[in-house]
Amino acid sequence: MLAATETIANNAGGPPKGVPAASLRNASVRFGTFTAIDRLELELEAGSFYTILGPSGCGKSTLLRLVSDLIPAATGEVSIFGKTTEEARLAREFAFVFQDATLLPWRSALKNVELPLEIGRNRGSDIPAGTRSPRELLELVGLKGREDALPHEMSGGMRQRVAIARALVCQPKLLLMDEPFGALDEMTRDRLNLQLLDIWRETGTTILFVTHSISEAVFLGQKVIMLEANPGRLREVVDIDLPDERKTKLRDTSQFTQYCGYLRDLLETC
Ligand SMILES: Nc1ncnc2c1ncn2[C@@H]1O[C@H](COP(=O)(O)OP(=O)(O)OP(=O)(O)O)[C@@H](O)[C@H]1O
Repeated sequence: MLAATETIANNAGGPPKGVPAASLRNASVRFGTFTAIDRLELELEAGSFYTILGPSGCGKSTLLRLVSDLIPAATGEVSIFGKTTEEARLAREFAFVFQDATLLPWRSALKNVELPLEIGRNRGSDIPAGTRSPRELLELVGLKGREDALPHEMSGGMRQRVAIARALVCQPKLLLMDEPFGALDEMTRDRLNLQLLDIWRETGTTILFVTHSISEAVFLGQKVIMLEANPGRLREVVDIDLPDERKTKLRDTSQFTQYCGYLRDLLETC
């Protein structure tokens, strides 16, 4: 294993250091008598990029659902920036991006990105508009000039970029991503990986990203969270000590391949 050394420095301008983005203490999730997640201890540093790997059914999606207040903890505590998951949800501290972009088919790219703001206004909740407008967010994800395109006029990768822009519109401090590029071809996925890293650096948001791809986990993550199955438990958090500025060529380096090899071996024992 490569020396797991210091964590790569956090972004300047990101959320304040000190308060963890997410803290799970002895957190378990049960579905009836089945334990999906067992006594998880995890602390996510604000501003960092975490990827999650683990065998099918080990609880990766369940972990995101737990953090995002979609399911309750059976034991223990979960806090997001010092708040309960419910408080954090109401304060829009986090946003979710799924494998399927789930855009409204009759609304343009811009109108889809504007949707969370509209819903907030209709409910009378006081959502601070982000420092970036929906138009600027579409530019950030590389879709300037495609504001009026309808979902069926866009490629899968473009639709997923709209979904990311929509997730960023309320300025979440934590972005939860459940295999967002899993359905895309390899070249598109690699390109979106680079774009996502740019977005992460620019926004300073904390990212928790589920993937089945070892190389994607290494390319994106400052730390890889490895879960094991039956029951879902934390196996290891692996520091990825690679240059902060990640370029496509990084995938060809021996350091990158060694991390992939280490994680592949670890995964086989999970
Ligand atoms: N609503 C539910 N009711 C009962 N069991 C559930 C429910 N949701 C998830 N599970 C179970 O919890 C376990 C973890 O599921 P989860 O979807 O989190 O795994 P995962 O690691 O994301 O899987 P994959 O990699 O295949 O997407 C699985 O055994 C699954 O069958």
